[in-house]
Amino acid sequence: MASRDIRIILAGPRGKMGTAARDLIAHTAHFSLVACVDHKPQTETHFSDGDVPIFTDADRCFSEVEADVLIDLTTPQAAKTHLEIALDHHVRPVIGTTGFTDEEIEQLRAKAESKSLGAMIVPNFAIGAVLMMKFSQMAARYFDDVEIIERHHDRKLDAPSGTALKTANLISDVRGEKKQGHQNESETLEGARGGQVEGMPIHSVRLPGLVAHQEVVFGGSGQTLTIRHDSIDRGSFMPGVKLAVETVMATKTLIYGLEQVIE
Ligand SMILES: NC(=O)C1=CN([C@@H]2O[C@H](COP(=O)(O)OP(=O)(O)OC[C@H]3O[C@@H](n4cnc5c(N)ncnc54)[C@H](OP(=O)(O)O)[C@@H]3O)[C@@H](O)[C@H]2O)C=CC1
Ligand SMILES: O=C(O)C1=N[C@H](C(=O)O)C[C@H](O)C1
Repeated sequence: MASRDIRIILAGPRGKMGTAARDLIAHTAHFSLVACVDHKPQTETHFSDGDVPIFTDADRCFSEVEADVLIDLTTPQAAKTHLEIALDHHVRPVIGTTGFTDEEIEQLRAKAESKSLGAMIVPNFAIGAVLMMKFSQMAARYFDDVEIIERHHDRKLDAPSGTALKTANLISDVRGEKKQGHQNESETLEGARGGQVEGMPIHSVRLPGLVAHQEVVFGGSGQTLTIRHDSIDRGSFMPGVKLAVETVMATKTLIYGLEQVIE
């Protein structure tokens, strides 16, 4: 291994994103996969990526293997554990797994900063999705009324998506809280108006056939504006994973979202 290589531990290597990330690492000259964390022991012989140890015990993995970066693409619960263990072992986490609360992100920021370690939580690695979020924040300066409709495959565990929450978060930074719709509106069917972030409804659709899609719909007097992004293939996320790994090596704080990095 050349000394310039970034040594990576990958958690969730068998998953849809984990499979694409293994391919990315294998095809990136300065990345080296040094170990995987997978909670299912019977999978240990499944990979053909070379001589990479696969650990079911994350603690043991980080104790035994020298690494620079953790890429986590698992489940919300597993990712929270892996992130803590990585920071304890001075390994910089790049977390693509979604399902973190704002409070959890702030706790992790404090922990990363106390160790002067870079960390990234990236709700969406697709550059187009990052632009969709940035454009939405820009549009929110001119339109107060907005609803977010996110659509994903039906294997997704968390709702709403991390992208929808991050989008709402970016919009509320410029818009503040606002109750939308009729002041006397009521739901005759619970959930019909979606979940609310600062008065902004988020609607989650789950269907087979979908990958990852989002529309941010703004309404104003006599007009609407729709900003839409579609990931139709998980390859869309990989340039952002690469950028996040490179970025986390050069920072000493937690960065939440690739929009902080892309100008
Ligand atoms: N930031 C971004 O741009 C993107 C983020 N995501 C997020 O990434 C995460 C993974 O998505 P996706 O690949 O579609 O999901 P998958 O279900 O395809 O993959 C998750 C993998 O993690 C494994 N896993 C579960 N628990 C553990 C554990 N404790 N340790 C190690 N591995 C574990 C699962 O194994 P098993 O199935 O056997 O339980 C599975 O192989 C989700 O949170 C999703 O929202 C997805 C796409 C883009
Ligand atoms: O689970 C997924 O597939 C995706 N999850 C992320 C999210 O929750 O926003 C990113 C992307 O939308 C795909």
